[in-house]
Amino acid sequence: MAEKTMKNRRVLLFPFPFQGHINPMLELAAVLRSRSFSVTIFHTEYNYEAIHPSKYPSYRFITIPDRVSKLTSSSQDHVLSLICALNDNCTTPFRESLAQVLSEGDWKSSVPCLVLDMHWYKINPIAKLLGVPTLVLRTGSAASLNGFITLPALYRKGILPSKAEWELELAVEELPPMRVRDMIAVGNDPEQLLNFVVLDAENARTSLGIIINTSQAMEGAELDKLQRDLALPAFAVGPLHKHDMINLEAATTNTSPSSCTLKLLDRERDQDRLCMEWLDSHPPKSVLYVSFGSLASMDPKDFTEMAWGLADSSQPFLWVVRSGSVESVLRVELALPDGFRNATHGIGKIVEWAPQRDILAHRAIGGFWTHCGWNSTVESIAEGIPMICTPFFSDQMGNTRYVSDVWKVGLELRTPLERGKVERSVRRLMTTEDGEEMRARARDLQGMLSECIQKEGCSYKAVDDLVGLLLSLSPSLSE
Ligand SMILES: O=c1ccn([C@@H]2O[C@H](COP(=O)(O)OP(=O)(O)O[C@H]3O[C@H](CO)[C@@H](O)[C@H](O)[C@H]3O)[C@@H](O)[C@H]2O)c(=O)[nH]1
Repeated sequence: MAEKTMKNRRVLLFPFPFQGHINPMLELAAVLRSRSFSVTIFHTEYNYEAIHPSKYPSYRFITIPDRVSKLTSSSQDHVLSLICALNDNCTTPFRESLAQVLSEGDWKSSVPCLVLDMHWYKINPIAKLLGVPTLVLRTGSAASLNGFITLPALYRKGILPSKAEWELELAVEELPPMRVRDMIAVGNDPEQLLNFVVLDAENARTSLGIIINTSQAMEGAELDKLQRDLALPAFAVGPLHKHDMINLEAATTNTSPSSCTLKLLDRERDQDRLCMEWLDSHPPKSVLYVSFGSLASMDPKDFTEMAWGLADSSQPFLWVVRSGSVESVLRVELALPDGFRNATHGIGKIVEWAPQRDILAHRAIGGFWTHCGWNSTVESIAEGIPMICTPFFSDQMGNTRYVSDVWKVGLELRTPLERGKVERSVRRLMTTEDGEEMRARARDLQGMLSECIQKEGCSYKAVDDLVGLLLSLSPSLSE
C-alpha cells in the first residue's frame, strides 16, 4: 500500500472507561489496524489501568482528565450517575484535546472519523461542532438498542414513566412478550433511567452509523428491525474478539513494551497460567466458570447463598470474586462465608480476575454462571458454552431472556438467590440431559457464529463495509 494512503487511513476512538466497553473498542482498534488504519485512542483517567496503554505501543493514546471518583457501590442508580458525571466532566477537556489533535500538521488536511462509545452522548455534539464525523460503537446487543429506541417512543407518547407502567407488555420482535422491566432493570429512579435511555438512543441516531458487536447468526431479526427503525447503516461486526486479525496487533507493533509493562504483564501471565494449569487437571466439560463481569455488586445475602449452593452442588468451579463483588466489601476474604474455603477444598478455585476468554475456550469448562453482560454472553456462545444467567441491571435482563428463551442455551436464575435453588440449577446445567441439550444448541450457535467471521461471512463483510464508509469520508485517500 502506498505510504501516503496508509498514513491517511486513520481513525479516532473514544471508549467509555468500563471494562465491558474498553475491551470491544480495543478489539475494534485491532481490526481497523489490521486494515492499515492508524489508531488514536482517547481515554479518561477513570479506569486508566484497565486500558494499559503501554501494552499497545502502536496506538497513540490521549488522556482526558475526568475528575470523577471510583464507584463505592455499583447499583444501577450509581452506575447511571457515574455515566452522567463522566459525560459532564469530560466534555470541555475532550473538546480541547480534539481541537488540539485536529490542529496538528497532517490532520488538518484530512479529518478522521471518531468512533465513540454509545454512552458518550455529550461528546457526539462536540465532535460535530468541530466538523468531525462520528460512528457509535454499541457494546450491547441489537435487541437492547431496539429496546432503547422503543422506550423513548413510549415516553414521547406520554405512556411512560409512571412506575406502574414499567409493567407494560412490550412486544420485542423475536422475544416472547415481555414487560419493560424485564428488558431493563428500573432501579430506584425511573426518571433518571429514561433520561439516560433517550440520550443513549439519540447518540446512535445522530451519528453516521453504528458499529455493533453482534452478528446475523445471533440477532438476525433484531438487526433487520434496527435497520428499519434507525434508518442508518448498522455494521454487525461481532464477535469482535474472534476475528483472526485481532492477533495482528501484537505482531505488527514496532516498539517494544516498557520494562514496567513487561513486569505487569509477567504478573498477569503468572496468575493466568495458574488458572489454566488448574483447568488442565480436570476432565472435559466438568468445571463451571462463575463470573459476574466487572461492575455487578451483590447483596451479601445473595453472595452467601451463592457460595453454599456452589459448595452443595459438589461440581468443580472456578469463581471470580473481585474486590467489590459484594456490596461494601473490598477484601475478597471478608466476602466469603466462614468455613467455605474448607468445605470446597479440592473442588473450587477462587481468583480475583481471570483470563475469561481463554478460560471459556478451555476443554474443561462445561458451563458459565454469568450476569449476562453482553461481552460475557457473546464470549460464552463463541465457545459453545451453555449458561446459568443471573442478571443484575440494564441490558443483562434482556440478554438473559435471549439465552434462556430464544437461543435456549441456558437457564435463568434470578436474585434473590437461595442455596437449594442454586445447587439444583448448577446440577441441571452440569450433569443432566437437559444441560447437555443446551450445550449441543450452544455448539450449533457457535458454529454459525464462527462462519460469520470467515472471509465472505456476514461479520467479515460488515468490516469491509465499515472500512468502505471510513474511506468514503475522505475520498481522495482511498486510492
Ligand atoms: O475475571 C474477569 C471478568 C471479566 N473479564 C472480561 O470483562 C468483560 C466484562 O464485560 P461484560 O460481560 O459485558 O460485563 P460488564 O463488565 O458488566 O459490562 C458492562 O458493559 C456491557 C457492554 O455494554 C453490558 O452488557 C453490561 O450490562 C455492563 O455491566 C468481558 O470481556 C470479560 O471477558 C475478564 O477478562 N476477566
